[in-house]
Amino acid sequence: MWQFIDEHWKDAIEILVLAFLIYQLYRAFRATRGAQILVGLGLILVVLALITQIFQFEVIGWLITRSAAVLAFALLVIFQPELRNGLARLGSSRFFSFSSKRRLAFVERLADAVVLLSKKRIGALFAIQRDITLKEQLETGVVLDAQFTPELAMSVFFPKSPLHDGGMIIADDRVAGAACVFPVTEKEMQDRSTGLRHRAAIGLTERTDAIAVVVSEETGSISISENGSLHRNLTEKQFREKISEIFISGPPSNETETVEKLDSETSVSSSSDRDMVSD
Ligand SMILES: Nc1ncnc2c1ncn2[C@@H]1O[C@H](COP(=O)(O)OP(=O)(O)OP(=O)(O)O)[C@@H](O)[C@H]1O
Repeated sequence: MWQFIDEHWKDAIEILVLAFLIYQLYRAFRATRGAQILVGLGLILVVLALITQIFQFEVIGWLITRSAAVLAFALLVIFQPELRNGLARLGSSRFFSFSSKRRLAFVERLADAVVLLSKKRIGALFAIQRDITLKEQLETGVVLDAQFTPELAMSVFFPKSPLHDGGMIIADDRVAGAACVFPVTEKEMQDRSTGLRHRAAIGLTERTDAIAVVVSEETGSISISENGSLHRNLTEKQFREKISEIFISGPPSNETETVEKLDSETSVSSSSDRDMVSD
């Protein structure tokens, strides 16, 4: 017994390390299209390896060993979007780099725009760029490079406007473009009634670190998508708290304090901040 433990304790640690790595890999990719492919490939390999061991198939065994390099290359190609996003997240450090005063003003204007759109039941989709560039999505729409104001948002999303279809991209608190097409999530949605606008918001935040905000045309409801999950049907207060949390404070110790601070500071400084944005 002790001899067995003495001989195999290293194997046990190796198995634990491998299991941990495989589980982390699965967790990282489980929500993606690639996960199904990975599980499929893994299953085929395990079954083939077992059969080869049992029946001592030399050719299949040889093929499995030789195809390892090809398989590794294939995995790189299959997971290229996920790897690219992962590396971009690792490599970037800039997060909403402008001053907190300017951020505060932007958040206030965004909240005003979204609440106004919601009250008027005008459907809208915003993507707020963070570290990962949304250049690719911007190329599908119309470049604007304008100061973000509630009035501009209303004009763009007004149903008869030429730019109302698609999403607005906001980068560095300015409107980079509108009528942009975002990738739609491939996740099976529990709620089958989730339409394309909401799916596009989820799809974009699955692939990038952007924040997406959706106003439903049907119900006027406000939702925020972050990291591929959707916080639906937020009240005005919840929405203001959530975006303040994301762009200003991080998870606040006292949420109401943050929102009150946002309200008072912005009302005092809004005109000067708006000038700063157009600098
Ligand atoms: N891939 C996409 N990228 C950006 N915008 C999109 C995309 N697909 C659809 N949209 C926008 O969503 C609108 C259609 O929304 P749809 O009714 O399917 O979604 P919804 O989530 O049910 O929203 P709503 O509650 O507003 O109806 C389109 O007119 C278009 O403006």
